[in-house]
Amino acid sequence: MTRIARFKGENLRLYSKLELTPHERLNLIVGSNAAGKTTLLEGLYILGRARSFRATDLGELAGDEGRWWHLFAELVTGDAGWSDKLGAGWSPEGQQLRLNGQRAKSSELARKLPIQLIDPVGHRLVEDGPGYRRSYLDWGVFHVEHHFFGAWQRYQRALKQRNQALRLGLSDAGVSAWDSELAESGGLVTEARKRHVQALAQNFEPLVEELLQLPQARLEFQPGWSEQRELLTVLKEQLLQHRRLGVTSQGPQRAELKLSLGSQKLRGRVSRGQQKLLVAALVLAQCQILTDAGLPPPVILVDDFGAELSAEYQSRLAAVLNRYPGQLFITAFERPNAFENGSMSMFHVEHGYLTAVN
Ligand SMILES: Nc1ncnc2c1ncn2[C@@H]1O[C@H](COP(=O)(O)OP(=O)(O)OP(=O)(O)O)[C@@H](O)[C@H]1O
Repeated sequence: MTRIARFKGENLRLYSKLELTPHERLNLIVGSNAAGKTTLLEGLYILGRARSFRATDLGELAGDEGRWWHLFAELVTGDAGWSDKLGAGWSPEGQQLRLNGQRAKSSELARKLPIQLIDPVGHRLVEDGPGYRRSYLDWGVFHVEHHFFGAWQRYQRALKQRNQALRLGLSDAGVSAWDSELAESGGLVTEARKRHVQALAQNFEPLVEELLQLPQARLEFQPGWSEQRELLTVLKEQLLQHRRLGVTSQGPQRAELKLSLGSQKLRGRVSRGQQKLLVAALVLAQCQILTDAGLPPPVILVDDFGAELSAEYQSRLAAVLNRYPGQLFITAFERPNAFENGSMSMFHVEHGYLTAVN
């Protein structure tokens, strides 16, 4: 298990200082509106994802003390208690990430701290365009399939070059020079995604049955081009169309993960509360894949636990979270009844001040 043993933040939005020694399993963070609950989760998330789940500009997180902020976490992994120190900071010069005192890339921090979020705006995963579902999917593939990241980077580089060649109106040979690299790296990306969706679908269906009491939840993967054809052939055949559009319009960058119930699409047919539970099912199904692959269970953040959920839905979600083997950080206005039992730590936050509640 990987757990956050210590967490600190400085000048993070409304917190001038934030210090937390979390429980290894369940952490409840309670407080009223605008107290700073989501900000705490945001800080934890940034350490594992190198981005915020609500701000596109990381400078927005700087508090009243100046145009900077810092985050630090100590992670403990496994029974032997291997420890890693993760740092993230922002100033107008840019973002800096650190791992055990050295400058680090976002992918290095991501490997150390797999972290997932269930939040009230998570419904985008169900309702919005394919981009959200692709990045959800790729987060899991990144953690489980170790060659995926390299293949995805190769694909992105070749795609950028091919698109530039299209925009510049280069000759057919100049554009097609990138096709075999795209087909090869795109093939690796797609095979890894397919394996992941197969495992996801198996975990997702029983979770939807338990959380929503709806049978036959399905996940279907579409690779981003007609499945019956080789990507290399499609690129050659569609060259004229790509020239017209000025962009490569087929390939893994257009992949889609379709959610359905039996033969019916989910989109537009489920309530907000159901959407939230579907997001929880997607997140938990994916975390289970990492655990089944022998990786530590990801840290799960749940923002505004009770939002959109009736008492019945809350107790179903709590039952699933209570048996989750990893560390949880859950925010709520008040301690949810569904978490009455078991060992946990509770923290109260008020206007950027955090205190442990005994
Ligand atoms: N850069 C910043 N500097 C100072 N304060 C900020 C900054 N960004 C946001 N805040 C303040 O932080 C508060 C919001 O904090 P946060 O979203 O963490 O609250 P919350 O407890 O999750 O609230 P809610 O339950 O209403 O969602 C607001 O009062 C906002 O004005």
